[in-house]
Amino acid sequence: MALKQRKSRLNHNQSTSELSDSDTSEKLRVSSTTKVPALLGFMVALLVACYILLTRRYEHVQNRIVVLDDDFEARDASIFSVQEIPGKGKGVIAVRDIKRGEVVIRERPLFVVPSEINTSPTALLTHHLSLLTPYQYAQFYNLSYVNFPAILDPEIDLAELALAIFQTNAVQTNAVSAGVDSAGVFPRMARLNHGCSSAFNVVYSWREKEGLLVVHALKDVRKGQELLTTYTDTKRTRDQRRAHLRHQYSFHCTCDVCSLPDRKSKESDHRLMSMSELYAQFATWGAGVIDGVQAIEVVERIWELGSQEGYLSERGRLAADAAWVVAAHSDVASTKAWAKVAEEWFGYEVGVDSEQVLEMQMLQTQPEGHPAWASRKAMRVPAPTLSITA
Ligand SMILES: C[S@@+](CC[C@H](N)C(=O)[O-])C[C@H]1O[C@@H](n2cnc3c(N)ncnc32)[C@H](O)[C@@H]1O
Repeated sequence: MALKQRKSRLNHNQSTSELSDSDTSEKLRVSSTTKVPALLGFMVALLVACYILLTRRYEHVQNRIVVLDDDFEARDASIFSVQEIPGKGKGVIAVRDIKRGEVVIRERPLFVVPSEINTSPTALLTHHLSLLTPYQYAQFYNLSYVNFPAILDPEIDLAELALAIFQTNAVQTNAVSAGVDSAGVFPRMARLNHGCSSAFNVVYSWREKEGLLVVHALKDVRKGQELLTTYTDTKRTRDQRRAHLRHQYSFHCTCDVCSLPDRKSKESDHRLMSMSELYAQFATWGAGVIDGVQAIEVVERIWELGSQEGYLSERGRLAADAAWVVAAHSDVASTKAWAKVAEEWFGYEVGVDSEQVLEMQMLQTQPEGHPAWASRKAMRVPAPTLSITA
């Protein structure tokens, strides 16, 4: 368990300033009576210091002792444990029930690199690894990897091994504002295995301002269930998903959705493909191919298919995009209503303390403040129906 630094409870200045200058005997008396609690306090502080010393992890880095920031890690144990999962290597199992929207992991990257580079990837990784503490270095090299060239030896070819580990475990850390693609390695979240469509129950988001990756539960999770995230857009057929996962991550997906009997699997494929096509259709509102009313009808259909499939991800973004459309058509009531839906679903997926939730709250207060406000012909556009708000 991690302890926060506590202030010493001994306050010598205070005890002496309370003494009267004129009465030496009183001074001595008070001074002798404060000795016992002072000594006791000192011993308590000493014990606390010893406890901190013994329970926190330390490392010698360039002759300095560094306390590792393990507060986040200490919290992990109350939520999940990393275990061997047959056929998957390690994985993450809930040790208690987890509620939808709960934070599961908060984690800083070992390092972040731009997705497009001019130098050799192995040289770049070697450089970043050289900046890590020995503990972080070991965390990195303990991660699993696939697609390591068979002719090489992982004990010797450490730079190639680093590349394989990076490609197996890195996640996107794109700074939306900077418009630069980047990826980082997060050794705790890297133990999350993959599930498709309705099978994944946690989602991660990168917070550029905080330099933090946050993983939220997208659904209620029961104690003993495996926490699964998604490595790719799974709104495609089982064959397409499996081919991609085999190529990129070297495994044959047998998640709950991929294991459906053929007829059910085809129905699921059909829903996922339809969702994907509808997303593409929704995007055509931008070019004026469909109008605002049609765009909102498309959103409603995506939502309905998501409910049938159990695919609940991306709903905050979808409702926020719907709010964009209705704001562009200057519909105050609809803008507020879609922003409210977006606030709720962003809250589950990226957190109630996220920028996205704050934006949606502001939009409900002042719809006219939306950047797209009145950029299209004014018209009444449908607010979300009961199937979305219920
Ligand atoms: C980011 S790691 C996940 C944690 C990894 N299982 C471990 O032991 O550290 C990605 C690798 O885990 C394995 N994996 C992830 N999801 C899986 C799944 N659904 N079924 C089988 N293997 C999976 C694959 O080997 C994949 O390349």
